[in-house]
Amino acid sequence: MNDEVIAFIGLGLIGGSIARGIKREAPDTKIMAYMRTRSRLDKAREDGIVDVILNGIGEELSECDFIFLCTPVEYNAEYLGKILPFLKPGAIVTDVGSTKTDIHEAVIRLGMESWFVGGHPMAGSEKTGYENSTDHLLENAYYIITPTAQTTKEQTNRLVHIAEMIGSIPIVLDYHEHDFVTAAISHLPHIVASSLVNLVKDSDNQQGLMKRLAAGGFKDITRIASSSPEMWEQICMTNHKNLSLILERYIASLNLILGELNKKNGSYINQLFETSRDYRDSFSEKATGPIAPEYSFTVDMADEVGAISTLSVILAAKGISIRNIGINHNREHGEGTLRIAFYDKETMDQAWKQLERYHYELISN
Ligand SMILES: NC(=O)c1ccc[n+]([C@@H]2O[C@H](COP(=O)([O-])OP(=O)(O)OC[C@H]3O[C@@H](n4cnc5c(N)ncnc54)[C@H](O)[C@@H]3O)[C@@H](O)[C@H]2O)c1
Ligand SMILES: O=C(O)C(=O)C[C@]1(C(=O)O)C=C[C@@H](O)C=C1
Repeated sequence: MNDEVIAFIGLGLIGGSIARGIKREAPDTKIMAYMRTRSRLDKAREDGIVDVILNGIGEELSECDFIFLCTPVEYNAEYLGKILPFLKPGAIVTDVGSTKTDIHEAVIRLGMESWFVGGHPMAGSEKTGYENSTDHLLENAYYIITPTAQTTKEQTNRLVHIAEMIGSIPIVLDYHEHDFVTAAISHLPHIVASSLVNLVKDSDNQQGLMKRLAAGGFKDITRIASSSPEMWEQICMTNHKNLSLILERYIASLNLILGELNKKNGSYINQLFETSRDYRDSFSEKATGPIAPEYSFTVDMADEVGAISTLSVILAAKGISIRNIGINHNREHGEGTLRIAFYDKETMDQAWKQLERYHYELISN
């Protein structure tokens, strides 16, 4: 891996995080990158993540063993034809796009099935850009791999290897199935979050009372409404059939709830919450990123300046090293939560005892 050459077309949140993960594990990998914003590429080179800045699509790509397309999904599909003339024999073209059928169809149209292995890491954030990328964003998250009809086992394994190297959990899926599943668990939730935020915007009074009083419940369910409009327009447009189907089902379920609410059917509403609670509680938190949970716990703490550094100092004073620390955006347990991971159980137990002494509220994962 160390002597491989990898190019990134788009080096934002996801491309940047993959590049960082690769550099951490295989520092001698030569990384080339191209994207719209040149200043961020300069920063990535300063950080030692990018070795070669590309000014466009050209000859330099013929050195590459892997090309990662990491721009919004429609642009990724457009880049296929542009990079094709420069591919060296044996090179693999992959992408990280949130929809897969559209790019797979472009791959088929261009006769690129023997070059392409689709990819989609199931982690991310509402934040965009290289400046928000980290080497652990995709750790412990599923990395969906969608081979073409001509992808060889060896090609799939090469992408599996990279996914594992950056700490993700690879899973191979058919690309049609991928798009149906993600319509329900990712694309519809983004529509719901944004439409809910807009509903509040349009229903609020002149003083913005709703905006002012919105608390954990509203903020938890709408964090993703702050995501990139450009990216999400392209995701919705390239998965519109699945999304439309699942949105219709969702509207029907809302209409059913509305009907039962108007009938004052309390037991129906009770059942609604009971069913959802039981199902939601059964979800595994084991593969949600951003940090490995095996030896980790969550700390419920006030969202105050310096809170993380105080906690780090308390642990450092006992010689406890932290493997990883990440803000938990779900905020299910209060104002702000932190997930802290350790290298082994013993260190985790020590940290738990130490933080208990300082009266932190701790939640096991
Ligand atoms: N954000 C997430 O949560 C998430 C998670 C998994 C996969 N994805 C997928 O990853 C891809 C990138 O998303 P991101 O979150 O990293 O977005 P981002 O905005 O952080 O990064 C996009 C990058 O592409 C570059 N770019 C955009 N248009 C370009 C163009 N026409 N030519 C060259 N460069 C261009 C931007 O400069 C930036 O570097 C998308 O396809 C998205 O569907 C996103
Ligand atoms: O955590 C978030 O902000 C995300 O939206 C990440 C998320 C999702 O879970 O829907 C978004 C798009 C991706 O394709 C994969 C993951």
